[in-house]
Amino acid sequence: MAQTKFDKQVEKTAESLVFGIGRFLAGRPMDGVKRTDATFWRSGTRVLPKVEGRVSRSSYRAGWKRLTFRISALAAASTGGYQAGWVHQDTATAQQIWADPDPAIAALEQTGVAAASTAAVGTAAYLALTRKRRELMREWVLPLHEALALPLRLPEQTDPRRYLHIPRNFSEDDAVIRVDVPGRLDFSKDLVVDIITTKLALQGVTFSWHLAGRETYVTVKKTRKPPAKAAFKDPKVREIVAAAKESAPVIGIGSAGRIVSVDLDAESPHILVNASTGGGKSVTLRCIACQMLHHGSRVFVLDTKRISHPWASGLPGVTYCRDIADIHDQLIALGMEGRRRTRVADDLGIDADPKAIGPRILILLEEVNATMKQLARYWEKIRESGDPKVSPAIDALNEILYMGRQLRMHVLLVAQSATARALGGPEVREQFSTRILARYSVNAWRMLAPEVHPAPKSTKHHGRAQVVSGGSARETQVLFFTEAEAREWATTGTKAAAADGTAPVQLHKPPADSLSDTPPTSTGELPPAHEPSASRNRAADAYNLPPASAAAPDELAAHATPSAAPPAPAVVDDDQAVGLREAAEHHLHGITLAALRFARANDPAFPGPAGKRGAELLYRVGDLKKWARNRPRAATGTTDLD
Ligand SMILES: Nc1ncnc2c1ncn2[C@@H]1O[C@H](COP(=O)(O)OP(=O)(O)OP(=O)(O)O)[C@@H](O)[C@H]1O
Repeated sequence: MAQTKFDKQVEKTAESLVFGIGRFLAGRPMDGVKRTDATFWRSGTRVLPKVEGRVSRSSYRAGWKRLTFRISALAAASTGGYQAGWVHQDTATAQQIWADPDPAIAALEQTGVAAASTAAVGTAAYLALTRKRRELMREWVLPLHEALALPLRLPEQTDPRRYLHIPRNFSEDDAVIRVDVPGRLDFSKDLVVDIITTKLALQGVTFSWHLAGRETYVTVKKTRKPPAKAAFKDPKVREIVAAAKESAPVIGIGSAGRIVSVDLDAESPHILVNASTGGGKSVTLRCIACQMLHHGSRVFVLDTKRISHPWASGLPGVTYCRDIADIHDQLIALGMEGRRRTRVADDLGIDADPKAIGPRILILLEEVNATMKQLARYWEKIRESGDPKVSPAIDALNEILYMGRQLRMHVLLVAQSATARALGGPEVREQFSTRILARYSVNAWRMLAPEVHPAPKSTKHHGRAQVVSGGSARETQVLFFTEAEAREWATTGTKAAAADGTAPVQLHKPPADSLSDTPPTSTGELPPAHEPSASRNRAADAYNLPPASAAAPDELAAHATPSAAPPAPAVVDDDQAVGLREAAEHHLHGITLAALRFARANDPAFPGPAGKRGAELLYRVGDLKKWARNRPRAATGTTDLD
């Protein structure tokens, strides 16, 4: 008997239903079109030939994964339905719902709100958890795919994740990258190597090709990597440091054991260190500063964080300023020293011995973003009408940055994020031809080393940094000095021992015209010390006398020129010499006599005595106040900006 049209329709529907259930349970695409080589147990790796249009990610999924997803979705939908209908079944016959829909609507609302909240929380968690992976896709995987698709002749719809197996930490030393390549092998291996190295900004890697059999791929591993650690206590590292040129402190060890250093005379007078917290900024600074001290440099640590470099506190040749007023004064004094050196260099002429200009000076400026803000606020607070708007300390710093390398003044600047604004403009950033970057973001790299593109991926390896100079980046394991080793190295250099005695160097801040009249010293010594805060008592300070303890006699002689200044108006309070008891009772509120005695015995930065009254040692009030302001811990007399 012939089938009616209706029978045919029923048969067709039943057939579709059976196929649909079959595909559902087999985890196959519901439209029945196979687009990738995925099977029930194995995920797909490539698009099948002649497939057109977009291939969704689910097409690559193994059948069992698809089945699991479908069953979970079905279960979730049933739970909602159960909540809405079954729980309220006592009132939920169709007739009753029609007559009184409110309970059902309320149930649906509850379920809907719960589902929406779950979805929102789930989405937020998903976005947070996958942020790094999405960044990896956007910054690395997709650009590499775009470059490789043509040379490998991949179908347009290929999903990059299926053949580019790039771990999130692919820049770490032990990471392995794997790229599946078509088995036809009709591509140039050299070109593929080039593209992978360039697009992933890899250094020191080796490629291993696996082209036999069904699975064809290439693996990439780092083989020429810097050492995992470069500790100063290692005799080989110590030897390298000992052999380094005075003008070129060693920063670390690069790939294949290459020494990475920066020549302050030939390459880059100033260095910028940029790293997020815990990225090794203090260790890097310690490494450079202690080597320079070893060779007799003077180091000025300007540290608003107060406790960044305890190892340097009280060392000969180190001036440690923690208080913003002292940092302000110190920068101004250094600016003047720069100008003095310029004059000396002019007078000495082109063939002069650079050492005649004076000892090398290293200015170590901690946390530039915070320090610049504090300097600006401090100037805002003390500025008088007629004074320039911009902080003279910031001006002085900029001036030093623009001075030539022959003046032997170097700035080592530290930032968590060295934005152009923090430094006072993009052109200031340009003065740092050597930049050390560690634990950086893609944005930080683009800002600080745009000439090296693409940015090598940052690593979390302790002490691993990129040293950028001369248009290229060198991956480097920064030398690690413990605090004790840094102190030991800083104080055992022959020149450091020969350099001026025990007291930290302090700069004198004479008025600009007297400064310009100061003749160059034959020894190249720095001008002698200043004491009270210039900005708070500028008229007095401009001519003040050096404290007896702080300057070597030859320095004083060299600078006590008759033309230097009119007679100094006495700064009575700060220049008087007092015993510790009197200081505690009348001048240093909040510091007990016992604390002062303890500091005198234990703190190398405690000022030297200015005289004696009987058996009692006397100290300049100004020296004691300055010491108190710059103590590592909460300091009495700290310049309060609020
Ligand atoms: N070159 C290195 N070799 C070995 N370990 C290092 C190195 N540099 C840093 N580290 C490790 O990383 C830790 C953090 O380093 P460091 O204190 O220098 O970071 P930081 O950037 O100054 O941190 P913060 O911003 O919090 O002051 C150190 O205690 C040390 O254990």
